[in-house]
Amino acid sequence: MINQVYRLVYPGQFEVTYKVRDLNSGKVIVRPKYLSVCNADQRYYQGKRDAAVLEKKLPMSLIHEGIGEVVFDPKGEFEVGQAVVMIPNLPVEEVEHMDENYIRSSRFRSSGYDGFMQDYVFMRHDRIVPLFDELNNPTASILELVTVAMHGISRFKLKSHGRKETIGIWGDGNLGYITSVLLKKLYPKAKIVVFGKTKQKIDYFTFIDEAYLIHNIPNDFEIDHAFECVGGPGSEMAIDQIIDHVKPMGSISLLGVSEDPVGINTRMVLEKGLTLFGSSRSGRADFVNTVNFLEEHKDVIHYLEHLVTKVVEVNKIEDIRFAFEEDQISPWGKTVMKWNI
Ligand SMILES: NC(=O)C1=CN([C@@H]2O[C@H](COP(=O)(O)OP(=O)(O)OC[C@H]3O[C@@H](n4cnc5c(N)ncnc54)[C@H](OP(=O)(O)O)[C@@H]3O)[C@@H](O)[C@H]2O)C=CC1
Ligand SMILES: O=C(CO)[C@H](O)[C@H](O)COP(=O)(O)O
Ligand SMILES: [Zn+2]
Repeated sequence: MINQVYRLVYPGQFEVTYKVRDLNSGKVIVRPKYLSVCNADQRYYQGKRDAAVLEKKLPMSLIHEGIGEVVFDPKGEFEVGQAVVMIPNLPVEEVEHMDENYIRSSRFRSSGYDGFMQDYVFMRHDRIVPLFDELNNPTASILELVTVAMHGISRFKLKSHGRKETIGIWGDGNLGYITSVLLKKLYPKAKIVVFGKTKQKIDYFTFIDEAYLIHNIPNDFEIDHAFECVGGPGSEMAIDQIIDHVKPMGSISLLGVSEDPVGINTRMVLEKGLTLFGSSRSGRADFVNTVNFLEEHKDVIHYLEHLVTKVVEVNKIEDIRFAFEEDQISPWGKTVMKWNI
């Protein structure tokens, strides 16, 4: 069959390309239904990556957050019409003591390997996870970002000490919101405190215990552990503040992506005996955990719904561009494409 793949050829410009695919490839064929725009996709679309990176990775189909419907499974493991979430990480080997998303040989869709903006996506059987009814909707398309937060929290469990009375989250955007929702549910006794730049954004965090604007944090305010969900140029200031406010022996979970190296006050990291660790992307185990977790805690889905602020119908290639532009001017939340093309 001929599959249409919608690729970013250079910043701001999408084009359709035609790829011959073998129906007998052994892969499950998934028709994308709802696709959500990530900051990483915006960095390619806006040309915010280094010229050398753009030259190496483009043309490439964007989007690594999405759900779809099974249209063909050569093994018959999935029913036709089954709603699934697609896993963008694609490991090609197993390495002891390494999660699949940290293996250097793993591929990642929409980062050097075609993403989900295609008529049909050919997926390995272990790269899709079935969804339950309540999750078969636009909100489900942001699941990948939820799995990133879940993955970060599972590493936090392993790397942080046992006193978890106060947990601080820096970043009043999507990832900060999701991380705070999950932490509140997983650590109901902990005080969840959000640190952000904009009061109107923090107001969406209705479930947290406390919040501060970053220019207004009391000097003596202390937290046991922190999550950095800022990224970009703001992450340096955020990490600096975290180091100031975290108690000795605390942990700092770094999740924000920055294009440029970030200066860190290592003297205070040493003096306080802090544990800094990074988390990136997620793997199959995180997707399975997250779907199970949401099935068990359906009220969390309701909080995630508040994050989907724009759903753009995509019927033609120009609509993709429209969705990316709309996403940029959106003051809050995620932009989802209803994939009709
Ligand atoms: N580790 C991983 O695998 C993943 C990482 N990410 C990365 O996480 C980061 C956040 O993503 P996302 O939440 O979608 O982005 P958002 O832009 O929605 O959120 C970032 C928020 O942080 C705010 N901010 C800026 N500076 C500070 C500061 N010093 N202290 C506190 N808050 C601050 C921003 O405000 P304002 O906009 O006003 O500047 C914004 O509201 C990005 O770098 C993204 O690429 C995303 C997905 C996966
Ligand atoms: O969004 C992400 C995962 O959900 C990561 O930020 C993304 O994988 C980083 O990729 P790139 O190196 O292409 O910016
Ligand atoms: Zn992403």
